[in-house]
Amino acid sequence: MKENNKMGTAVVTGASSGLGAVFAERLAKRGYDLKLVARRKDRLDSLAEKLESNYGIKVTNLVADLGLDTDLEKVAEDLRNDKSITLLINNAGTSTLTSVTKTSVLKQKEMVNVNITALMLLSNAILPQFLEKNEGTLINIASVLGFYSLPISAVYSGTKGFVVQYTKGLQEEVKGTNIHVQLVNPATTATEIWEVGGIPLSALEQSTIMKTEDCVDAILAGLDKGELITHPSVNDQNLIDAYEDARLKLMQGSQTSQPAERYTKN
Ligand SMILES: NC(=O)C1=CN([C@@H]2O[C@H](COP(=O)(O)OP(=O)(O)OC[C@H]3O[C@@H](n4cnc5c(N)ncnc54)[C@H](OP(=O)(O)O)[C@@H]3O)[C@@H](O)[C@H]2O)C=CC1
Ligand SMILES: CC(=O)[C@H](N)C(=O)O
Repeated sequence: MKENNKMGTAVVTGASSGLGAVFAERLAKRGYDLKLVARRKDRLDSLAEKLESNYGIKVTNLVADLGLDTDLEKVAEDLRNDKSITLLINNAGTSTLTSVTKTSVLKQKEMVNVNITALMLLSNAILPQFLEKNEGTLINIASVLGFYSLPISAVYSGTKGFVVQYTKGLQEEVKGTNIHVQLVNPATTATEIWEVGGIPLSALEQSTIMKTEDCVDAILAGLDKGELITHPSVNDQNLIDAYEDARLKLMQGSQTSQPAERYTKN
């Protein structure tokens, strides 16, 4: 095991499956020590054992339910006290894909707690030390459903919409520092979240499903390019630029102090 790892420690939430487990593997390969967060201890333990033995790095597991205030605070406290952290990937997420009236309040709150509150409070926990050191990387995993809603995704899309705007806000806050904040909007990827959400992957249009490894590698390639916003599956960069441009123009167009003419003229 390496002493004083130069890469520092990467924290990956939701590392027990899907994108998080692949992030953990790719970051171990890059030489980071790891802190892995999720509820399923057995999965984290076997991943940690494999990564320590394959890559000679140190892995610490934080078994926690990020939907519970007490567990979330324990993880946040751990992050606040660990000055070796150089990278945090807020990846943990959950989804229930049904209409709002058919989604229990418990499930709706779980989505808000894990997808919004945990991501926000763990960002809160890490940013002060990044600012103090004037370095660090924060990656927030949103979704294409952060800018699009389906009849079955009102709550999930709402939570991911938060991640999009919150992360853009953080990017504005850290402008001029050496802190990098990357917003990621994956589209359909072959992970367990679809089963969790009530839609098996087999029910989806197969040509739209990205391999988990491909998605993670694209995200890390985006990171290496210094991207602020990464859309792993969008081939046409013009679409991304046009969307960002329209968003800014709409904002500028709203700063008029006057009701729009269509509301004042008969
Ligand atoms: N797959 C896709 O099509 C897309 C996924 N995303 C986003 O990617 C991220 C990763 O999801 P993905 O890999 O796809 O799905 P997975 O279901 O495979 O992974 C989700 C991870 O989040 C963890 N998690 C869920 N709930 C909690 C909780 N209460 N406390 C702690 N950890 C929790 C799970 O661990 P455990 O159950 O052990 O706690 C698991 O490790 C999510 O934010 C998701 O919204 C975005 C767009 C598309
Ligand atoms: C709908 C989902 O659950 C998926 N994770 C997505 O963000 O597309």
